[in-house]
Amino acid sequence: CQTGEVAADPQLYDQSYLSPVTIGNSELMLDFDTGSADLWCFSTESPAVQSAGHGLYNPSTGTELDGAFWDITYGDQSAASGNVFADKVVVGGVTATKQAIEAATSVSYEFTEDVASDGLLGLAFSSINTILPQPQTTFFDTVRNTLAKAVFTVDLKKGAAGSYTFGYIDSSKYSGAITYVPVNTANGFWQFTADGYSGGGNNASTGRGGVAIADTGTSLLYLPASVAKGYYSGVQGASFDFRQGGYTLPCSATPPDFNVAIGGKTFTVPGSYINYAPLRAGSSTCFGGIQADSGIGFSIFGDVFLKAVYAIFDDSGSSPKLGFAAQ
Ligand SMILES: O=C(NNC1=NCCC1)c1ccc(Br)cc1
Repeated sequence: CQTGEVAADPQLYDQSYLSPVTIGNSELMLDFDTGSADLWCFSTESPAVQSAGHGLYNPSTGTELDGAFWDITYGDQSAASGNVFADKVVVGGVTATKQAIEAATSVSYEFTEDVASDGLLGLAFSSINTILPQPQTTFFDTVRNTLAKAVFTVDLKKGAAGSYTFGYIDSSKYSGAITYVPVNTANGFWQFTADGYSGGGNNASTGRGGVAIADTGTSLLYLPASVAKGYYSGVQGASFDFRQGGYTLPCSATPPDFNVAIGGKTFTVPGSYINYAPLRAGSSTCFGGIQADSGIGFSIFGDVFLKAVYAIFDDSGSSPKLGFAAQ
């Protein structure tokens, strides 16, 4: 029965978190993403102009999955594509002897520019894996029957290293009880329903919750437009800046805490997490950590929320469930 733990190292402004993964005989830094289901990495097959500065997977240690290819586009419109190999993957001591490795032969500029990241490790449901003609399993699905318990946990932190665990829940990582809610897997995401929100200008709690996904691959917290608008109405100097594509606020502001009710329990995102980052280095205007989820279809509980809680992604029962506890 395998269990393991791996660090989640924050990148600048906690834009993403990277974890070491051994693939074949190279160690790469991957962005663990509960919002997608492909494990891909830069490889010796990637064009040098795209892979410069990145760690590379050398498929010579693997077995090519003949005729298989993949092509993914993320919510932020970043994209990657390539071909497929089977190889050994080790994450925090948990070993998948034959994991589908998606070697990139083309990536969009967002990935080329992010030289700290060598690829992504998807932790959504394998139903949305993009490999054709036959989708393959995520790392978690590949190893889940060998885990002590079919769960993984997410403990992200603001500006500090957090961790992912596989196969067990670490009681030292949270306080109080874990609140579990059911997951709807129809869209392939860890999708749940939030009961309601309060804090900021909408302290008169907007009782209406809504459908949301838990997504470690998204940096911010995307909420119904009315909730985001209400929150910032209580923040001096905050406004919706259509040129920046979202709410901005003075970097000198300490916004109010924001509360989310899930499963009848309230979880608080400290206001400081919502003064996210300067628009550009040295700017005194910052981008808000809460933004409107307009046009997406549901809310996205990205890193701004996840770094305020301990999250349990549990597929050990008859149907998947999400657990949240105070950190
Ligand atoms: O792509 C998504 N999450 N992961 C990543 N984003 C950027 C790189 C990785 C994503 C998933 C579902 C929804 Br709804 C919106 C966004």
